[in-house]
This record gives sequence, C-alpha cells and structure tokens, in this order.
Amino acid sequence: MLLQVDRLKKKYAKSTSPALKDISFSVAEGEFIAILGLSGAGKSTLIRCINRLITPTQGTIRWLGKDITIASGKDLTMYRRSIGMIFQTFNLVGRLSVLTNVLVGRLGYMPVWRAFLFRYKTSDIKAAEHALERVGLFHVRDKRADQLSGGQQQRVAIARALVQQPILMLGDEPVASLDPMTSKSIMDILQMINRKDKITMMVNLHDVELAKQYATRVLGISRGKIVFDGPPEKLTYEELNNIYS
Ligand SMILES: Nc1ncnc2c1ncn2[C@@H]1O[C@H](COP(=O)(O)OP(=O)(O)OP(=O)(O)O)[C@@H](O)[C@H]1O
Repeated sequence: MLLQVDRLKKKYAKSTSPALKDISFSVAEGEFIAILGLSGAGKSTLIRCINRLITPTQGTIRWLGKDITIASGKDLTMYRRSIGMIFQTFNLVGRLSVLTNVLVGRLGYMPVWRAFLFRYKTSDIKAAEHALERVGLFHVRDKRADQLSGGQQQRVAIARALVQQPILMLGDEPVASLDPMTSKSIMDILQMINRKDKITMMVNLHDVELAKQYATRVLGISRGKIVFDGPPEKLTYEELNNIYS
C-alpha cells in the first residue's frame, strides 16, 4: 500500500470543532482519487495533512509502511520529494521564466549552493524541457510565467511537479479557477500522467461530473468525515445527497 491514513484528526488552534474527525483510508498505487465535499468539509485540510504542510492533531499517516505523521528534517524532505503538489492558484513565481519555474521541481535533488546560484545541471534542464514538452508548453519556456493564461500556468505547475519524479500527485482544487474547457484539458493531462507514468492522483474537486469522468475512486467528505468511499459508478443521487447535505 502506498499511503495509509488511520484515525486522522485535525483541530485548528482557534476553532471549536475539528476540521477532520477520525479519517481512515488507504491508497493503492495507480489510483485516481477525487475528493468531493462542500466548502469547509475538510478537503484541503486532508490534502495538507497528507503533504505535511500541517501536522495532524491525532492519528497516523504511513507512507510505504513508514510512519511520517510527525516526521521532520531529512525524513520529511525525502517524503515531500515523492509527492508533487498542484494548487488552485498555481503558485508560480510570476517574474521568473516558465523553464525556471519548472526547475524549482528539481530543488529537492540538488545541494543548496546550486539552487542559490541557479546553477542547474544540464540533465535537470533537459528534464524540465521534456516535462514542458509533455504539457505542450515547450515553445513558451523563456516567457515570464505571469504572461501565461491560467490554464497554461497550471500546466507549468504540473510540469514542475513532474520533474520532481513523484510517486503521488496531490491537487488542491487544481481546476477551480479555470473555465470548463480548460478544466477538462488539465484533467486530461492528469489522466495521461496517471496512466502513462503510473503516478497516483488525489485531487479535490468541486465538479461532480469531472470526478465521475476521470476518477477511479471517489472519497466523499462531509463535516470532516468520510461519508462515501467507492467507485464513481456508485455515486447515486442518495450518496451525493449525503456528501452535499
Ligand atoms: N488555518 C486554519 N485555521 C482555522 N480553521 C481553519 C483553517 N483552515 C481551515 N479551517 C477550517 O477547517 C474547516 C475545513 O476547511 P478546509 O479548507 O479543509 O475545507 P474544504 O473542504 O477544503 O473547503 P474549500 O473547498 O472551501 O476550501 C473549515 O471549517 C475551515 O474554516
């Protein structure tokens, strides 16, 4: 098993009730998981706990059998390196070139001095260019990232995650600020990566139809609890009502 989440709880310091309550599930290699739920249900909190951008209050997260719930230092760096992350707001550095943004994905593999001096190895540059080719953006590699459209910026973010050579890719509402056509093109790229590179996907989505179309498994979250865990075909009207009630 790739990832095992056991009885996970997260309570933010100033809130009265926990954002996540007793969440348990496992993720196998190759799955494409969509997380559905109302705004405030706890989807982002779950993704952030898995990537350890925040530390859970209780419970355990195991990665390839190893407990990483409170990992720090080198262990945390190594763990994070195997996880690519894409965000709703793309999180690129606008004034830097597209290629340089993609190269950021290689930082976990190089000594700090190289990163500081922007001295990337030829093999890193080749890997970044190849990733840009795969998302169809090789031709804009020298442009400033802030000159691209939202959909293009998300593709750059995917290329950045790809050069990290991740095992799992997490997406926190990666298509929420894009129009329907662009959203589909981004989901197509994620599906291609999932199928060809065998990178496991876990993405928060607002759109049930996208989840049905692309996911192999859906986790429905309501008020910090999993209320549905199954294939998209089993998402009946009643189940959706349960998730979104
Ligand atoms: N940093 C924080 N400090 C305190 N409470 C927080 C923090 N982040 C989230 N919360 C609360 O935790 C709960 C779950 O929020 P979360 O962002 O995980 O939900 P979500 O399902 O991702 O919603 P959305 O789709 O709106 O982002 C909400 O009640 C939210 O207000």
